[in-house]
Order: sequence, then C-alpha cells, then structure tokens
Amino acid sequence: MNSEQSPMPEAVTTDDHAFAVWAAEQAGARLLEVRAQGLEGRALKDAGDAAAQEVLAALLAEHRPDDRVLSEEAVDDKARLSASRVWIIDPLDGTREFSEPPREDWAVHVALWVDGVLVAGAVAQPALGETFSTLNPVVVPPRTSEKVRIAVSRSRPPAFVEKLAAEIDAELVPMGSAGVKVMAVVRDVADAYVHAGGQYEWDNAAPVAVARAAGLLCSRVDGSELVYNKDDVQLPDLIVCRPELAETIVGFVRRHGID
Ligand SMILES: Nc1ncnc2c1ncn2[C@@H]1O[C@H](COP(=O)(O)O)[C@@H](OP(=O)(O)O)[C@H]1O
Ligand SMILES: [Mg+2]
Repeated sequence: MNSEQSPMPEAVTTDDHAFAVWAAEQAGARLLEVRAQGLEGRALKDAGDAAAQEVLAALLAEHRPDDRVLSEEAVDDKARLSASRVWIIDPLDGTREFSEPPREDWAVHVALWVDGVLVAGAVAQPALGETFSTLNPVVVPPRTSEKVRIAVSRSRPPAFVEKLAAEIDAELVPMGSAGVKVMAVVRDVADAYVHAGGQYEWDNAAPVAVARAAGLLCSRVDGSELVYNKDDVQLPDLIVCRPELAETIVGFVRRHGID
C-alpha cells in the first residue's frame, strides 16, 4: 500500500461510508500490484486473497479498533455474534477471475452491519477503476434493454435460472464475482442477478448494501429477508433486481422451486 499515492481522506476517521470506500480502494490498489507480479493460477489466487486481507485487516484494526470483523480470509471470531458493529468483508471476490488477467470481473467487498442492518458498503472493481458505495448512492439508469438480462455465475450457473430465463424470454449474462454481478444490475448491464446453490455472507453483504442504497430489491430467492451476522454464515441464494421484476422471479421460484 502506498499512502503517498492515496492520501487518507479526513472523513475516513468518522464516516463509515467513507471508510468502506477508502479501505476497499486501498485493498484494490494492492491487488493490482499483486496481479502485476507475474504469478499464475493458484499462486496468484493465494497471493491476492492474502494481500487484500492483510490491507483490510490492518486498516480496520487501525481505524475501527472496537468493531468486530467477519472475513472470508480470517478465522471466524464468534464475539461478533454479541457485537453491535460488525464489518463483513470479502477481500477478493471472484478470485478465479482475478487469476485470469486481463479479466475485470473481480471485486473487493467492505460492508458494515449495525444491530441487524447493513448500514454501509463499498464494492471496488479495481480493474475498472470504479467503486460503488453507499457514500454516493448510484442512481440506476433507465432500463436500456427490452429483453430481461439476468446475471449468473460464470462457473456455477444455477439450473433453475435457465428454466426461468426460458419462461420469461430472458437472456443470461454470465460473469464472475457476486459483487460484479450485483453492480451489473446497478449499472444497467443486467436487470437481475439470481443465484442459488451456495454463497456466504461476505459474498453479498457489501453488494446488497450498495444495491439497496440504489433502490434495487434484494432478497432470498423465495422473497424472504437476507439476514447477516448469523452463527452459520452460509447465505446460499439471493435475488438482486429492479423492483418491477421481483414478483416474476419470486413467483417462478414459489411455483417451481430451485432444483
Ligand atoms: N455454489 C457455491 N458454493 C459456495 N460459494 C459459491 C458458490 N457459488 C458462488 N460462490 C461464491 O460466490 C462468489 C461469486 O461466485 P461466482 O463468480 O461463481 O458467481 C465467489 O466468491 P470468492 O471468489 O470470494 O470465493 C464464490 O466462491
Ligand atoms: Mg466471495
């Protein structure tokens, strides 16, 4: 991390939205450096995961020492279960795509959960030089596609989403990283992101915070609430979509299930 290149904004000390953005961007800058080192495959994945975790852990320890942290890359400290403020972070989401330069579909996730609510979040897409956040909530552009576009996992697309797409004549848009797929809906690259079959709180906490601030609908695929900072951190399915599509998607799941 080069603090000269990226001086800390003053707001970072007092504003959780500003901290989330800055921390995600610092980890993103480190990830771009790691990606330039000439590593490949598993070595590049491991170096990326470790480097981004190191940056975020250090910044959280320095600037939010009283808060708890739930990270994909750290031992789960269950003290978070009785804490009021918990940062839910995924230092590198889309690790697979990170290890396949020049792919751009990988992200850094930083979210803050306070007493049951996701109150702040940032999703940095370092390869794009973009960070989406609750600091400056995005105004979702008007829909540019007549056909519904559903973002799905590039490597693990759920089978039921293909049936859903066939029923509503939608197009599937495969890409890596949960954060990137949620931001695709925020940016009008897709109209919905539908996932099932496995995921963890860190994969979607920050993306959901950002999407909600942008006015998008976020829920489990059966329409129930997404609940964070649980003992079991699996959160295997979700929908993020333009509000007008929610009933169609949830209705399909209620009629057909997700098998
Ligand atoms: N079936 C599954 N089980 C567990 N994790 C899954 C999963 N499908 C997706 N994920 C996780 O969700 C993130 C986005 O996946 P995808 O790109 O396939 O949509 C990835 O996070 P990480 O890259 O942080 O591991 C991936 O590990
Ligand atoms: Mg992840």
